[in-house]
Amino acid sequence: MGVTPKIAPSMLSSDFANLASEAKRMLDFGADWLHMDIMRHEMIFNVLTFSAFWASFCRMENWQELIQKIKSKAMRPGVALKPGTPIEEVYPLVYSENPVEMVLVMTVEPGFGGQKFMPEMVDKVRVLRKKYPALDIEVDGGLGPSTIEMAASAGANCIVAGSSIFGAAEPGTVIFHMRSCVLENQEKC
Ligand SMILES: O=C(CO)[C@H](O)[C@H](O)COP(=O)(O)O
Repeated sequence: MGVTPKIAPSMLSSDFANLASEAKRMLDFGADWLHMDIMRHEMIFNVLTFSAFWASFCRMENWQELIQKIKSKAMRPGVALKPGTPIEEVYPLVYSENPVEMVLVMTVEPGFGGQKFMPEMVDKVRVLRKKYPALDIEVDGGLGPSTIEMAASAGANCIVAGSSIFGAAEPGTVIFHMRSCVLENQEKC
């Protein structure tokens, strides 16, 4: 039994003028979370509405204090790794007195949707899953029917996808396929 699959459509690919109805549409299609990026300079906040999950990455010395603050608001802290950031940098945040509860491995450079999935990033996912079997591990960028297998077989359980879901004729089918792929790969382990 693995960690629960969470499929999170990235609202970056939605119609911003109709955000509320787009969000409802995705939940009706079976989305577990809604993924929203707020990117600003050195700070990235991923706000996953309806799951009370707030993942944040912040280059600051007092990250333990930040984690504590997020938890005190009944939210779950996570950390996002840009492609150039070595995986080792996240260990102190996962293995600490006050750990983050999710690691997001960016599989594209943060910035915009529709980029090509970086297959070399799955090594980070594989290493993390081996080290932390119960950790929520998320991937974001270029995920769709042709790349989900690579991420899921490496151990990702939380999947952010924008263009492949919002651009699909049947978004519900894409969401269902992604969840099934995560579950099937967990059963193989
Ligand atoms: O974080 C992001 C960009 O910074 C997006 O969430 C991500 O790229 C998803 O879009 P797509 O599935 O189209 O690649």
